[in-house]
Amino acid sequence: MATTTPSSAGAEDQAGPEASTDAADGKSGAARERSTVRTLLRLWPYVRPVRVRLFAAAFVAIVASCIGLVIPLVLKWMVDGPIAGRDPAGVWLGALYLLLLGLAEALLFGFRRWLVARPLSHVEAEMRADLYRHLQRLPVAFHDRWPSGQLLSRATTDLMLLRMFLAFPLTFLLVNGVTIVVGVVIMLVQDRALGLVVLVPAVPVLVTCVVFEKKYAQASRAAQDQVGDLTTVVEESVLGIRVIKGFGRHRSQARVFRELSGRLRGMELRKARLLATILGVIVTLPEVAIGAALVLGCVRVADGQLSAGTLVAFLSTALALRWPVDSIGFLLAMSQEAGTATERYFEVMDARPEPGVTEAPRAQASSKALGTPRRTGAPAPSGLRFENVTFRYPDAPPDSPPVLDRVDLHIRPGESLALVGATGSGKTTLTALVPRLYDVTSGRITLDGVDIAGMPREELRSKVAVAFEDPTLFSATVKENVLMGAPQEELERALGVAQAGFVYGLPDGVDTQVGEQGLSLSGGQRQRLALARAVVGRPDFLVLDDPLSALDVHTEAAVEAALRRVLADTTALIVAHRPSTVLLADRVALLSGGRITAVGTHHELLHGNPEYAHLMAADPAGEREAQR
Ligand SMILES: Nc1ncnc2c1ncn2[C@@H]1O[C@H](COP(=O)(O)OP(=O)(O)OP(=O)(O)O)[C@@H](O)[C@H]1O
Repeated sequence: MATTTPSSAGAEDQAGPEASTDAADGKSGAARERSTVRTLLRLWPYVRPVRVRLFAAAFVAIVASCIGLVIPLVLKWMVDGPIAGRDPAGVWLGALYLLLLGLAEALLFGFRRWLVARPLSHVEAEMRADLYRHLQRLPVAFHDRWPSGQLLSRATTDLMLLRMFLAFPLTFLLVNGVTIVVGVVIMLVQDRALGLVVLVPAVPVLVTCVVFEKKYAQASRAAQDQVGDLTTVVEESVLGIRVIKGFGRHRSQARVFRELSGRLRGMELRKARLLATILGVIVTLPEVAIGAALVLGCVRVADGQLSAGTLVAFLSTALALRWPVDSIGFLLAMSQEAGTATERYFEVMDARPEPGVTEAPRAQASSKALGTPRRTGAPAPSGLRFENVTFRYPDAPPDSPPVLDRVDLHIRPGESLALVGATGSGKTTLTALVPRLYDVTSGRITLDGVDIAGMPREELRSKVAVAFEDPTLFSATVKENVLMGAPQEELERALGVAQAGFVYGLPDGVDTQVGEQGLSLSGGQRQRLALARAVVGRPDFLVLDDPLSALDVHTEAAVEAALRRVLADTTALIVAHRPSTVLLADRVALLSGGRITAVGTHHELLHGNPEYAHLMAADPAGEREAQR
């Protein structure tokens, strides 16, 4: 299956279990070269609808923060005025001013929080819905390549980081920036010399921030990718719990998990060390500068060059700026993580969806070119045709031999054709091309004369129904699993064809919830539900990948009898391993070495084609059949 994965796509020094070499990796490399700001700007389309509230919230926060800076000025007035003049009424008035200012500041910060809470959860929900929609439209080849944990972590952890960024660092980087500038101006106005002393650490702090940004970006990318890898391991361990327990592999599985979580822990520690370094610089240098300003200020007050009130105001302003300065480290770290989350989110969103859903105009043009108008009058039925079809998996090396090599095959309208071939000969691959789970590398496939490449996917998938070899069921009721959008009236007939009467004996009948992946049902039961799902929509074309492999001989005979009636007026392609399944079909095609090497009836091939006879003889029933 998946051969290369984008696991730990951006982790340079801490590659995941399968170091990535694919396109997504290259993409993340390019994305990393972009600045965090440019990456974050890609969020604008999502933020746009809530921009008014967001800007209003930022404005409110700036006002609140600047109110905080007025408090030192009131203190100066109190110290130099009522306190120096021993005027208790003035002191009380000053205290009242301070109380009102503090109250206004608190109320405004509360108002800001109220302004952003609802819109930001809306942004997160929109982004998550878009991601989910996009994932549904991405080709199967994309899902072959991407581990599910990487996608899950993008839909959960990364989006949560983005919401937190929009709620907090985005506003506060701006608010704190403005507060620092206003505060510095106030300090310079109070006393230029003291102001310059406090400003001295600005240069080393800025340089540290720039260095920190680069290093932290790499570490946060690696950590977030490792979370994705870890999620994949947890998910696989839960889904594969039967295999793990059955083979007693829990120790080795736990070892893999420990190794990965150890790596993640190492990366988180690296992030913590980087953060501690920047905090050390950001907190220590300004504190030393404030200390120096305090000493210098006291000397100047003693010399009579500065009033005590001015020194109090100056130091209160400097202390009021401590949080805006100290928090820069955290805010930058959170912004960096949000930048990485945005990058990871858009790596998926930038992947090209399947053409067809969104490219209806091209589809129409193409069907016109074929001279087979789709909507005005049905095309003459000519069945399912493979014309010179060559296929190589998208992630296969370009010089590798194709899985299917110039396949020509015609299934006439209403005919059933069994596809037989050795394991790994490409039968499943051939069936996957009909509903366009993969696109042909060259050649074309037509349904009633219309090239499926030019057919809108919705139309294609309403004509073609598939029952896969692996009968996946969703965590939903039996009814929902079978219908999947088809009319309710068809349910009973479909369950009848698939001989799935057992569902009526389940605790809630067709409304019984089947567990994740239908694990509460047996393999044969799941296979019958998957078959019912395939026939429920009365498709014109039916593709069945070994649909009866998990059934006992009696159930198989009953399903075959019912299927025969369905197949009588459907064009069907049936992958078959056993003579009993082959006998459902009118003709058989043998797939060998990527080509169709023989087509005929079961009996013709059994007697005229040694490879076919060998494949069928491997089965005792086939052997009997061959001897007859
Ligand atoms: N997603 C994929 N990416 C790359 N190669 C793949 C992929 N799926 C299958 N293959 C390869 O394509 C070849 C044909 O596989 P396919 O599943 O079509 O065989 P099959 O005839 O259906 O086998 P079986 O009878 O065992 O089901 C195999 O060599 C397989 O390794």
